[in-house]
Amino acid sequence: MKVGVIGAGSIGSVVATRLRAGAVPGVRLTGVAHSDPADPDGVPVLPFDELVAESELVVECAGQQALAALGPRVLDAGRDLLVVSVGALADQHLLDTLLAAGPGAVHLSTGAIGGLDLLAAAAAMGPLESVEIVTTKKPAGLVQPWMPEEQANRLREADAPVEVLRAPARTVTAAFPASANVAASVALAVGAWDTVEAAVVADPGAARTSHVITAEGPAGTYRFEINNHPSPRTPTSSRIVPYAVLSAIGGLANPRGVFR
Ligand SMILES: NC(=O)C1=CN([C@@H]2O[C@H](COP(=O)(O)OP(=O)(O)OC[C@H]3O[C@@H](n4cnc5c(N)ncnc54)[C@H](O)[C@@H]3O)[C@@H](O)[C@H]2O)C=CC1
Ligand SMILES: O=C([O-])CC(=O)C(=O)O
Repeated sequence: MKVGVIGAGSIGSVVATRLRAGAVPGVRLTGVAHSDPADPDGVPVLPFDELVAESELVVECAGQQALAALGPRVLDAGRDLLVVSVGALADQHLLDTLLAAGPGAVHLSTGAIGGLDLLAAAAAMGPLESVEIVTTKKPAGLVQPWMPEEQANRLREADAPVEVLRAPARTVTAAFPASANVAASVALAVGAWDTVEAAVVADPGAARTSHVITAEGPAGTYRFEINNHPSPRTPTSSRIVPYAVLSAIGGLANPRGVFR
């Protein structure tokens, strides 16, 4: 399978480098579409249209805005799309556009978290009564352009954990586009945006990024605690994310390879 990557930051550069090294059987890297002038670790750079033309699967690792701008074009060209910036799908208009686009198909990366399969199964049995995801990260990466200066400074100077926002998943993922895509992943897994409450906590002492997901419903009660090392390059992203992407690519390229 020929795979192209959009974005060569902390996630895309690892995905591209590993694919180029042959880490996923049956996959060949076509290149990366990259908006930075810097050389993305020596992987071949292609203009977006060429990347799409050369690839069977295009992997978005470039952020929510890039997904909104480029995702429909990938699908309309008949290429499949693997989405990392899942939070963009909180925008119902974009979700509808992607669903209507094609003939390419959309796949979602599990990104920084897990347990989504079990949550989806639990939701299928009957509506969940409550679902919560609490994300805790170092404060620096959580400062956002929409924050009043006073709030941004309070965050930068925090010497103890601060809950920055608690709201429905749709609101939180839009407010923290590089930090709370996971809230959207949970909402999409359980198929109920309004049931999922998300919180973002800034903790100056957080050596790892944590995501604690809890859910309750007719199937049972669930709690997943994830403590990820942050990426040294882009600390808002967990280091595991490119490997979740590679795992998803492996599954798509080798649908009969479940035992390997
Ligand atoms: N689903 C999940 O669990 C997670 C999702 N993410 C998403 O992944 C995105 C990327 O994360 P990182 O690689 O850590 O960010 P990063 O900032 O290190 O890299 C993003 C790269 O994309 C490039 N880019 C932006 N717009 C582009 C465009 N239109 N065309 C080509 N390249 C473009 C930028 O120049 C940059 O090099 C985040 O913004 C976030 O939305 C990140 C972490 C977890
Ligand atoms: O990488 C993480 O831990 C989560 C993240 O940035 C996101 O969901 O956008």
